[in-house]
Amino acid sequence: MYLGIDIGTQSVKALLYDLDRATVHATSSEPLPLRSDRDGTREQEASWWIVALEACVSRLPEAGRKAIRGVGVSGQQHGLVPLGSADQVLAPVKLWCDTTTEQQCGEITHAFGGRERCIKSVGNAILPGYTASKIRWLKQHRPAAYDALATVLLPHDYINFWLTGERVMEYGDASGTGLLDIRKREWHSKMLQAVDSERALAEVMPPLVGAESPIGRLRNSVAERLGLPADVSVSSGGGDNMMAAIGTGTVVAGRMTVSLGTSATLFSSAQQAVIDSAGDIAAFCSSTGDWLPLLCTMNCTVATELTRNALNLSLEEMEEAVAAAPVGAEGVVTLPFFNGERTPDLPRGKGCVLGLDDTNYSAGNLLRSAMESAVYGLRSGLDAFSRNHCRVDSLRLTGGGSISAVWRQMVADVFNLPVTVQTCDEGAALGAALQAAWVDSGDGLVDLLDAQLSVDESRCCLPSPQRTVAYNEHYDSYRRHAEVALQLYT
Ligand SMILES: Nc1ncnc2c1ncn2[C@@H]1O[C@H](COP(=O)(O)OP(=O)(O)O)[C@@H](O)[C@H]1O
Ligand SMILES: O=C(CO)[C@@H](O)[C@H](O)COP(=O)(O)O
Repeated sequence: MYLGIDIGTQSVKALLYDLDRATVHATSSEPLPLRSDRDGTREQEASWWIVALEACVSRLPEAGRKAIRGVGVSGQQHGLVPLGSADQVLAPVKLWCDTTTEQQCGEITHAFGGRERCIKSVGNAILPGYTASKIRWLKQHRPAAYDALATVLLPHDYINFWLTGERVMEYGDASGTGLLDIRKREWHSKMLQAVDSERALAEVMPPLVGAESPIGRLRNSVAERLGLPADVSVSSGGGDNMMAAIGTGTVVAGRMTVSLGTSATLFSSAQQAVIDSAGDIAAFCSSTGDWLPLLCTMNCTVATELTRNALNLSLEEMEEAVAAAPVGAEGVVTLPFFNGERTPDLPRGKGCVLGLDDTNYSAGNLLRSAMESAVYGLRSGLDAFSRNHCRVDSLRLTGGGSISAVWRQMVADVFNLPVTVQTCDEGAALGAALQAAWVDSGDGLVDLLDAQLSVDESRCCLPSPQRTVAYNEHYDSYRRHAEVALQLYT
């Protein structure tokens, strides 16, 4: 048995995986609160994750817990967990979806010599989502915490630290800091200097580790609290997208995954770094020794959930209403920039609903346009991937949104590609468990995943030629409407 833990944005999930039976033995989840402000603040307390994690694990069957041989941790990327020398978390965690650091991004980019230079040297532009600007923000806004800062950790690294006592960062998640030279897989000293020229930041960056070996073993006190055997090994884990790549089998070039979670992501596997000179695709490393070019939009289930909650509908009612509304939502267009946006780079963006008149103003169209907007937001990524020579002939779907049949078909139709869905929707938690199994077993990763992952044929979708033609038009219309938001919120 292997335990996968996923620290998502909206919830913590635990998944018990039975390797001998190639099946998920049990899952549990616990919702997480989010501290939001109109200025773009999006924060969580690291302690909330631990409370939720303990609640999740305690709900897994005891016999299964006792049989665990390894643990892997997945986590929302980029959040800054500032750790002090006495192991204390020094401040609330600014998350990947926090957009308050636009000014710091500008300052760092300027100090480094401009956006193009950042992309060329480090692989990525410095964007508010990434960790680099959050470190500079900490210095300017929470100076006492910054002075006491001993180690920079990311959300999943912090859980690894809590589990094992080890302060390390693995390459995949580290590449999302904006501070890693993603080709050489080492901290970029000039970028660290651009973040703070007055402090030797290399001293607070943890040692970097690869995914092939465990980072340590469970501390006895933690094993006892979680009801797990002593001496269980913990793999490096990784960012949730890196772990979802494992959980959906996107570990071989040519494969591509779409994740519909709080954010929407589109990512592929590559054997060399993919650096997009336009900066649309993030040049991340994978958590399996390769690279993981990725496009991320910040508002996926954010848009559907806000609309659904405003209309006071259940998930089932939303599904029915969207299925009943026509393709293109009768001209209603949602620009889903409710939390600001990364793609396009619009940190001060706001959500807009356009195209309404007295014939189309209905719950179904509002919900359908919110769902469509998440898919349109990723569609531009396909062009960016082909510009960067990443070919794709089908998509693997994961994340909470992939539970919706109408959303799955929409992805196939908008992308004009077949969509494959795994039996398990929790790609990130599953990937974390399978990474732990891979490290423990010593088997080849691709063979292990081929033997373990199973497709749910009943939920796979083929694109419909008629709908694809219709969506091409609606996608063009969406892009024209999005231009307006660029003018309004830049
Ligand atoms: N049947 C469904 N239809 C649409 N959205 C769904 C469905 N089931 C779950 N979701 C949405 O998926 C989201 C959670 O997705 P998840 O991938 O777990 O997010 P995260 O990892 O960012 O916390 C929730 O907002 C939830 O409403
Ligand atoms: O910032 C990114 C990727 O760069 C996000 O994908 C986060 O990693 C959050 O993921 P979810 O909570 O939406 O799964």
